[in-house]
Amino acid sequence: MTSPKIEMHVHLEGTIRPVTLLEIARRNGEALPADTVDGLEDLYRFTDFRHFIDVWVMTTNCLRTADDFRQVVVDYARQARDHGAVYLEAIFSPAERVEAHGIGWDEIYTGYCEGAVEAQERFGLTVRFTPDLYRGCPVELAEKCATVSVRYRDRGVVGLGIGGYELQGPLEPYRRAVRIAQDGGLAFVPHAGEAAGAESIREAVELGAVRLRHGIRAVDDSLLLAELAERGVVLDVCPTSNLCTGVVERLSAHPLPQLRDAGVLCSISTDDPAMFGTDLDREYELAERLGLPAEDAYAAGVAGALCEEEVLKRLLDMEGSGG
Ligand SMILES: O=c1[nH]cnc2c1ncn2[C@@H]1O[C@H](CO)[C@@H](O)[C@H]1O
Repeated sequence: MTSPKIEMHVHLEGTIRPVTLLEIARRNGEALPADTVDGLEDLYRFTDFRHFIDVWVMTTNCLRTADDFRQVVVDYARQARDHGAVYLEAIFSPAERVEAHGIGWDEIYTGYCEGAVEAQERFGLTVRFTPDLYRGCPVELAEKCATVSVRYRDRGVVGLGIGGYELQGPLEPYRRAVRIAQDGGLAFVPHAGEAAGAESIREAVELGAVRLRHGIRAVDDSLLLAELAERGVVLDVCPTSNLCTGVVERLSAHPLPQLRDAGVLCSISTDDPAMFGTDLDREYELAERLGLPAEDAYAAGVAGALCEEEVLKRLLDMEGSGG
């Protein structure tokens, strides 16, 4: 039995195994840059962060129907459950789908939300969502995305994030979108401090980020590090992802030990497990090697989770029983 785990940072589009992605692409008449499993796996050998984002957008554009989105949640929930997951806060990126293919917002949100209901019924795994905007996203599209996300609050959407190529530009243009989400009861959970440094993290915190996706570059600034620790801002750390996108050179250079020593709470996740060839057990294992025990990763998950009280209470009870 693997220990209970919480995963806070997983892009659902990045959980689709090559064989399933090919099947979905065929079903939807979409062309992929490779049409074999080996070909896709070659494509997943990323040269750097920019290359990773380009491939990510290209491949995930094959998703089209509510049933595709539902299937993606259910497939991953099954895998995550097998690795001990008891709670997932999953990311999906609706704006790219709407922009590239004119797919309806409700098609996307309904599909994902139905997947969460099915995951709960079939696997007893609770899934909540934090949709992502992307840096460079047209401002109006971002604001629309925030508005739709708020509408799905009672169906499992708990936050709004932003991802993409971090060096592309600041978060400032999205201030209003973030405000719409916050006013509607959603938390702001952006990517920051992954490919860019401490300034990017400061900007995110100033906009009200309650948790950070990655955030590892906080180690470059000791004042910021102390502030994150004091405010209890949880970082969702993904060791293999950082190596695959080249933002950390090798495991022994990973900043996790410094973050932990500074008292910053770190949860552990896979990010895009199919693209990075990893799973939740493996990430928890790497974290242990870097000096972060599974119990601490779980506790950081509980501290940062955005779900309702009732679910949180269940997660806390499991912590007491060895989580
Ligand atoms: O590790 C990651 N960092 C940043 N963005 C990511 C990552 N994984 C997936 N995305 C997704 O890539 C899209 C690019 O426009 C964004 O929607 C973001 O959510």
